Amino acid sequence: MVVPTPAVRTKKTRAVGIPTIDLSSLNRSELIVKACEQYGFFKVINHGVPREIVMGMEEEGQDFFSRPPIEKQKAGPATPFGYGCKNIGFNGDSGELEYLLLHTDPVSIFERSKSISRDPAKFRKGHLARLLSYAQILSLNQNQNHKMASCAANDYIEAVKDLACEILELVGEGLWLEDKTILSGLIRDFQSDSFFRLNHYPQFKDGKNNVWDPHHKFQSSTVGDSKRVGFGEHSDPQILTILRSNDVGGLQVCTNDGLWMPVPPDPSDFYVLVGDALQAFTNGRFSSVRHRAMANSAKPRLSMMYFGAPPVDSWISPLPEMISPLKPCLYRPFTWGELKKAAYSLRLSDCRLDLFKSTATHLE
Ligand SMILES: C=C1C[C@]23C[C@@]1(O)CC[C@H]2[C@@]12CC[C@H](O)[C@@](C)(C(=O)O1)[C@H]2[C@@H]3C(=O)O
Ligand SMILES: O=C(O)CCC(=O)C(=O)O
Ligand SMILES: [Fe+2]
Repeated sequence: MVVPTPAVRTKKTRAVGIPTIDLSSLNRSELIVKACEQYGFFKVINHGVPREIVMGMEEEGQDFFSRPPIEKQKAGPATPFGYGCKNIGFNGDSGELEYLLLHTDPVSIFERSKSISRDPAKFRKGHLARLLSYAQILSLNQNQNHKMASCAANDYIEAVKDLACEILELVGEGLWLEDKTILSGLIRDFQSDSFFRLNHYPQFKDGKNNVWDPHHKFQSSTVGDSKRVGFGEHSDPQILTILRSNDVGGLQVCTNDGLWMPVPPDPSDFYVLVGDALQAFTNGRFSSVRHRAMANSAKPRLSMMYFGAPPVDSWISPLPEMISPLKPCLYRPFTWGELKKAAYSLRLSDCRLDLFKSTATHLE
């Protein structure tokens, strides 16, 4: 069942409901495919992710960002992983935010938690993690390693990874793929190159320490008059993004007709975004959604994103079921490593997937 959310209307936006998919409904796979085709974006309800896991992660995030800059900087700079403030990527993009960008590999989370959390064991939480030393963890085999390195961040990552996999399997079903687990298998892979990100958009105050004045004009990080861009327009390069925020708005997605649609915040549910890799796998039947986050709120926004990606060396090319004489193959085969390299060598708003079009001149 698609549950329509109330329509929203602001200047330069269109009144449309965000597609909302009840994951317990019978026709969910068809609805997911439809939402991916129409918007590349939807909300999921009845997702089964326990509230305690989400709140545990939110508390850790809030605790980290409430610390003095000098302490937060110990977890930085973001090159690309770690703590970053205002600078996004390596090519001059910036926004009105601070963030933590992490690789989801449990050993990497273990290492990072030492500089992120006042109580690394709590950040890592999990039962075994509190009992074993790092040396013991490294001496465990892959399976044991995965189990023990469970933590606030790991618990959250595991839960949203499962959600992403469930959604990708429903996509497989809805697209009538021969192997319904082909996409989920890539992000379940032990070597998956998935990322986890916490973004913190501080409460907006002007120079006089007043909350945001909508009539004030800004010199930088603005869109039109007096709109502060927290995180500029882009698509996510990965397969699928699972986004959750606190109760503060700011996220906007771009509709097919180029209008920005504000996304109402919903702390109990998740938003799902189609990424560039999924656009390529579906031969353009799904389009990665362009989105941005505005930072105009009188309250700080905290968002958490899981970016599900394949292993670096795994190949991305349109799935055979997506190609026909009427729908010729749009992209040449490339690895996730190549797409990631292209993303990091370009600006945030660039359409990096264009480099991999069958007709594009190959870059050496
Ligand atoms: C400007 C950039 C930041 C980014 C890498 C890039 O060169 C272009 C893509 C950006 C993005 C957007 C989605 C995710 O937030 C992210 C982690 C990713 O994989 O691609 C960021 C990159 C980043 O912030 O490092
Ligand atoms: O913080 C948000 O709401 C969106 C951020 C985002 O799109 C990203 O980090 O890729
Ligand atoms: Fe994004």
